[in-house]
Amino acid sequence: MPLLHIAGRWRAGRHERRHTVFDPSCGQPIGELGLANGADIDEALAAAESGFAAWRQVPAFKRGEALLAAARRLQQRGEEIATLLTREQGKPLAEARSEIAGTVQVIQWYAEESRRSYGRIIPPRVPGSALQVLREPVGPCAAFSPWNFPLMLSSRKIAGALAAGCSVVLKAAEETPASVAAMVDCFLASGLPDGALQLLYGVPEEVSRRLLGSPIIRKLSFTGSVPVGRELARLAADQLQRVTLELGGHAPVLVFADANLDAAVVQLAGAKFRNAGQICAAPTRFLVERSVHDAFLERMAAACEQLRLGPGLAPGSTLGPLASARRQAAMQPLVDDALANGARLVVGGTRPEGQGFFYRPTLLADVPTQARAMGTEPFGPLVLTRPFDTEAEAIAVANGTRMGLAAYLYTDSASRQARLVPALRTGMVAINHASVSSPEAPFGGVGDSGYGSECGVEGLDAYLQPKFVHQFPAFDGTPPRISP
Ligand SMILES: NC(=O)c1ccc[n+]([C@@H]2O[C@H](COP(=O)([O-])OP(=O)(O)OC[C@H]3O[C@@H](n4cnc5c(N)ncnc54)[C@H](O)[C@@H]3O)[C@@H](O)[C@H]2O)c1
Ligand SMILES: O=S(=O)(O)c1ccc(CO)cc1
Repeated sequence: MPLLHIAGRWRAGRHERRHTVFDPSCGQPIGELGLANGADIDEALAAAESGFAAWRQVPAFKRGEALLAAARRLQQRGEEIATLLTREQGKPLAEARSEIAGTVQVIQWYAEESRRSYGRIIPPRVPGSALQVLREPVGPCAAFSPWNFPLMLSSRKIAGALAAGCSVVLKAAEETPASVAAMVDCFLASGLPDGALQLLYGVPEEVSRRLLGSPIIRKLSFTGSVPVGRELARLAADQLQRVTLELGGHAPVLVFADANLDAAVVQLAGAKFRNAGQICAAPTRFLVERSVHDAFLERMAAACEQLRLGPGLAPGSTLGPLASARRQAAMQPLVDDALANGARLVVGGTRPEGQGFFYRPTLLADVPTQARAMGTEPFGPLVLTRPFDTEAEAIAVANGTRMGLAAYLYTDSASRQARLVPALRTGMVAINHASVSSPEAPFGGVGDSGYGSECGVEGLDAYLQPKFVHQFPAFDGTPPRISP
């Protein structure tokens, strides 16, 4: 199946270069992807312009219905698409199913919220006049999504833009093309006009330069690495495109002695090893009150030992491979550097023999703050722990990176919860719980984690532009007095 969708038609890209797609569980090629060339990208831009003109005219209620139909289709095709996702991304099949279930909920939420994107009426200063605020779609959007949660993260952008009445050109990750194409097909089959949604794969820097260099694009949404985010923000500045950037994190976890340690470790191990640790909001720096640090290590080591490393499609695998040889190769230097800096290896620390991009679940204790892994997002199955003695010390370490996406706090003390939430420099905080993602709530960070939010009303607002209308029913010749 050709995997680009441009101007209402599926077709192959015409670039002279092609991209090889790998199965991460064996490291073998599973397909060749035709990439978009300059002319393909220009066609996508022109189609997005005409698609926007058509889609913005569709009433919000109808747009919501189309999105709900897309969500139903995705649900119906769940098993087929989950298998595609596991084959090209590597995650265990159960996790692929759960990504689809979460994606369906995101689309449903945007579909429902699109019906509630009301404007407002402001009481006027001049009797007889009206102050209205309308909310209009910002225009054609360029969206760039990564390979770790290709469906979930693409859906946040597609559904947000479409719900608001915008058209979208999505450049999804070349590493995971088939699952996203199948999801895009679910949207297209649900009554979108031609041009409302395009899907491109290409040479990433060529696609971003061409899309963001065009005055047609009015909004950029990107999820991925910090350096690429910075580069895209620079490109967007030239055309003054609005920007949402979700650039990952390095989440601190603060575990206090008064927390339920057993429950905390079960939740945190689940969150850490989900998708082999390749999640921007994954708990990463585990700061544990000294009196319970050893007990925490013992429980976390047991949780690591219970994981079954294996191909995502093999029954019983609970930890799949990393998504690429590049990600696998990034693990050992981080582990070796932590050990060279004085960290203690408790579990794992190596890749297994054999094919595939696997890395063992790894638990490193007493990791000094100067270790590279404590500042660079590991994006892999590494648990890094350190004991702390005081709340102030825990906060200082937690806030010690330039990233600020999520933080996790385990304590039963209400007064400590109240003190620590404002002290943590992150866009999201979970308390006695290991998830910060919900379709109804804004997902986003501060500092090098980027800016703007996806999901929640904030996620829809990102695709809407307020228009103020100051209306006098008739002009009677008297200049209105607005100022007091
Ligand atoms: N926030 C997230 O969810 C998320 C997702 C994936 C990766 N990351 C971060 O990125 C790091 C590196 O990942 P990687 O090894 O895949 O690195 P990478 O930066 O080489 O590639 C990441 C993705 O970005 C895209 N990309 C690269 N250059 C681009 C450009 N100029 N324009 C548009 N898209 C571009 C690629 O297509 C690829 O899918 C990870 O360690 C992690 O920190 C974050
Ligand atoms: O599946 S989710 O938990 O919603 C999720 C949110 C964000 C990211 C970014 O890496 C991945 C998964």
